[in-house]
Amino acid sequence: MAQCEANFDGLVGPTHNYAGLSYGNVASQHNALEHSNPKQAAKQGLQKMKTLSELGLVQGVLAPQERPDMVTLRRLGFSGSDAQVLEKAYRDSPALLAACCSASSMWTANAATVSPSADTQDGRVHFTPANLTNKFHRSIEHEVTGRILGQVFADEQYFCHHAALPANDYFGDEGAANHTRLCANYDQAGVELFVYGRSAFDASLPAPQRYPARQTLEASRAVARLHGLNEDTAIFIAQNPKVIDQGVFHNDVISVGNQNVMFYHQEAFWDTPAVLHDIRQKMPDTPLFFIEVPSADVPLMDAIASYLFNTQIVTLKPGHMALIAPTECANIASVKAYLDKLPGLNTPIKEVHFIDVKQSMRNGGGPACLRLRVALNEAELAATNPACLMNEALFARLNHWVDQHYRDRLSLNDLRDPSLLQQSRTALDELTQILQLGSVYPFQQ
Ligand SMILES: N=C(N)NCCC[C@H](NC(=O)CCC(=O)O)C(=O)O
Repeated sequence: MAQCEANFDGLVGPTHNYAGLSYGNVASQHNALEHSNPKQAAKQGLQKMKTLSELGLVQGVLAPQERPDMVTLRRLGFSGSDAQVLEKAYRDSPALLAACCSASSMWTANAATVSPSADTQDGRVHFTPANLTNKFHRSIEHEVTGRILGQVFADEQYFCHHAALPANDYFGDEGAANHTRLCANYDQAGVELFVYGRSAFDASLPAPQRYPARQTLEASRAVARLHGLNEDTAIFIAQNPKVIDQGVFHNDVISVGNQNVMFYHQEAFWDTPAVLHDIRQKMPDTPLFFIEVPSADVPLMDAIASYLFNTQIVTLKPGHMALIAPTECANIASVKAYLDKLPGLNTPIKEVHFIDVKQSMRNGGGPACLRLRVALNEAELAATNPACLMNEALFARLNHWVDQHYRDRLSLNDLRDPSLLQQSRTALDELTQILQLGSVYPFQQ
């Protein structure tokens, strides 16, 4: 295999819960305070990874974060033993404790932006962890994320790791959820699409009124600079602010691309004709398929509720792609009707597969949120930490690990339980050995 696009999925952490932390993410708000099932969530994620690896794709695993985040709780002034810190935080501010317990790092589309070596000036794969400044519970992820990515892609000959952008709203960065790449083949130079929700400095550019735009143009431009992309390789696209105000908090909730295919909703972008023109100009030799789903076929609200565009488009063989959709897409009539006809539309998408990631969906995380794409050539894949690549043995081992350490029911009240902290640390300590990550967590340092 000379080239591939690997998907690195986030393993759901032992504290997976529904805390309603994400204003602007309708599912997160809607399911706030429901009981969660971390064991089932982790198993659904593992099953998804197994399904993709059985389709012949390279599938990787990214470890979750240490939660509760005791370092942050102490930084915010809670002191004493771990048990006292948890109890005081719970009494003072249950919402703050919940934020420090979120398993939100499972959505690795937000872990980082990745530019493959074919696009970058120095010929290395570049990674910038996303600062995720817009949501407090997510803004505390990037440091450990950077450490984990550094352990998975360690060889400096092939991989270059940057620090997250300055942690300020001006440079709000949500990583690959607002970035996609079109190319003829994964190891050939492509075009990287950076989709932003607003500009920090230019008030004349479109911006939503109701819900926050998490990604700024300035952040996107900074990442493109850091990665050594040039004007032929990067395009900056304004998201349609109206869709953000309806609950499209990341671009990957309304559009997705793979190789020469872009699949998007009619209302996704501020100026769609300009976007398509720009892409065509930059890729004159590639036959492109722009699959625009009209509102008349799938109303915006159905697209958001089903996560039709949070699907993964994966290449199974040259010119033959599959769409990996959440089962919710089969339950909404307009979306099901569209997906029934999609394979017959004469595009490279020839198959649709449904997968069950309901535990994640209830927090607004579909199949595409759960994965970070890393296009790799043969040498780069060979340099990737092999212990993090999914196969039957790792699948069995991780399932067993989940059975041993995860609870099957968690409420917000349980988050202050010191034994949950202990269970979580024991689990993660073992996981770093399974995935050969070294000591990436604060409790290990
Ligand atoms: N679209 C992509 N790529 N990712 C989805 C991220 C969902 C995540 N939800 C949450 O963080 C909810 C947590 C809670 O409410 O408990 C978020 O809003 O950042």
